[in-house]
Amino acid sequence: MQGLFFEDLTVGQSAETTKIVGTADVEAFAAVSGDTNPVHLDEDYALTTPFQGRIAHGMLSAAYISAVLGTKLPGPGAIYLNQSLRFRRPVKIGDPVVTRVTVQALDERRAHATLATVCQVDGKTVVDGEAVVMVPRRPTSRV
Ligand SMILES: C/C=C/C(=O)SCCNC(=O)CCNC(=O)[C@H](O)C(C)(C)COP(=O)(O)OP(=O)(O)OC[C@H]1O[C@@H](n2cnc3c(N)ncnc32)[C@H](O)[C@@H]1OP(=O)(O)O
Repeated sequence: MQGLFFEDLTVGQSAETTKIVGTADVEAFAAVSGDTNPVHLDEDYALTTPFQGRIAHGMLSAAYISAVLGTKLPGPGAIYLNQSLRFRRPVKIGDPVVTRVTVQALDERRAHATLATVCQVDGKTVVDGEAVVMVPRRPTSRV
């Protein structure tokens, strides 16, 4: 269960996932986070907002970014250090969210990687930002 080592990373490498946001996902996220904002949970309330219906928690999309970093690129063993986020468009229940991370810079001294992080629905950016993660170095073999 080991992801890529720092030495395996190159600028431009990318990975992505697609997740369809279901009602149960939003309700589960509200339960585990404690964020019961009615704009996410109460359709009658949400209809009165500019979004005209329930929208997903912004941090649920952010969790999809974390999932790509932690399972694909760099993968298991990666440690979050920083994440910026801009919530550009709402994510509605039923939207297929494509989350892509792309290596932008590598700090050899610290074994840190900076990745562009983008979530899109139907080709339109809903969330963008940048992540910095600490990546395990490949163990050196001793003779
Ligand atoms: C407590 C937690 C709650 C939640 O989790 S809620 C769920 C997460 N949030 C969302 O889903 C919101 C998603 N974002 C949007 O839907 C839209 O975004 C807005 C409706 C809020 C605004 O859209 P529009 O009125 O069309 O604004 P514009 O014309 O695209 O931009 C106007 C100026 O505002 C800047 N801007 C817009 N969104 C962001 C952002 N998310 N972060 C930083 N800047 C933003 C632009 O660049 C631009 O600026 P310039 O006039 O200088 O060009």
